[in-house]
Amino acid sequence: MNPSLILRIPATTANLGPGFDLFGLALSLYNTIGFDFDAGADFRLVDTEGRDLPIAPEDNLIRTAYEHMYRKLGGGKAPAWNAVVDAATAPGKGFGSSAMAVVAGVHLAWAMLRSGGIDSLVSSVEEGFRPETHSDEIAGFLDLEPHPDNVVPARVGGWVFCSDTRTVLRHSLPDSLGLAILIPDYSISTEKSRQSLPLQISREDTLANMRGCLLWLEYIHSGRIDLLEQALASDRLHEPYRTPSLPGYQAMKQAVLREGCVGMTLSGSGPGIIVYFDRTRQEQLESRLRALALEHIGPATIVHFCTPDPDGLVYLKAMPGATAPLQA
Ligand SMILES: Nc1ncnc2c1ncn2[C@@H]1O[C@H](COP(=O)(O)OP(=O)(O)OP(=O)(O)O)[C@@H](O)[C@H]1O
Ligand SMILES: N[C@@H](CCO)C(=O)O
Repeated sequence: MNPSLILRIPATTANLGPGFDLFGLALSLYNTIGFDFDAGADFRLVDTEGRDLPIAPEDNLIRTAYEHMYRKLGGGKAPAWNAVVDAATAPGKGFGSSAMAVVAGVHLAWAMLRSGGIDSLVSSVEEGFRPETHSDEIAGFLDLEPHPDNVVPARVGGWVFCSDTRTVLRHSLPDSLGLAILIPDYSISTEKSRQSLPLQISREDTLANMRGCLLWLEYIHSGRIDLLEQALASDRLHEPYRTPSLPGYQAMKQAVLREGCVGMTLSGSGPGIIVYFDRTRQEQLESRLRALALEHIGPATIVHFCTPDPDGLVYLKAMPGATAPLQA
């Protein structure tokens, strides 16, 4: 495959404790998607070795998002492509693989129609180009993934609270924050996981999450780590329902807190996990967190240290060297 248009989109972590369906963070862990519009293309998805991805054609969310946006913008029948995907993680791990697919498909359709076709789009973009985000793109994302906490950070980078298609609060996190992600060797479908959540919650639980959200924001502005610590421990909307069935989650959380980390949250709908700590301690924590993850979450768990991604969607001129997806 010889892709003419290449997008780099960060993996994301959503919820961040109390910000269920509201907050998300882009991570320095990247998906790269190269589109090839050659004659005969039929929306095939392959990895960097040319092997078909284990995604059924009806689950090809890049295509669904692309055709949806093309139609929505009045473009008629969308030209077919094949895509090579260098995925950050396997789907269903909680690091925004569906958001990546939605952002790639919606943005591609939007940008092609804005530019007057794929050829003019390709000739107009430079390596590293970061296109401005428009509210109609965000509306397109939300048509397919009704909560913005993965899709919007994947598109714009950074820590994001998207209130509606025109209101996106985007912040950088204090440099002192260290992050580690843990990827268990099994997957969870977000759709199924959401079915376990109650539709109504008490006033007490609502207040706990509201407090947590405000503490998160104040941490971002002040850098006070004690506020982040309280925020990360405050969720009552989703983690209490999702985590009891996850092997080793509670034991891992206790162990992480005993090591002096700031907190640990479920990443999106899981089973991925994110650990927050003081970055000056990273070297000291690396082997310890790996050992704890293997002991509590499972021997095949991947542990990856990362930072917030500040860029969101970026155009590349060549596929970077292939990297194996982080999957156990
Ligand atoms: N490379 C891809 N190409 C096309 N569709 C994809 C791709 N990766 C993921 N998807 C779609 O996303 C679905 C997985 O979405 P799901 O929300 O369950 O997992 P996730 O996005 O990894 O988790 P979370 O939303 O908690 O971060 C897949 O079933 C598939 O439909
Ligand atoms: N906020 C979403 C993120 C996963 O897409 C959830 O927790 O279900």
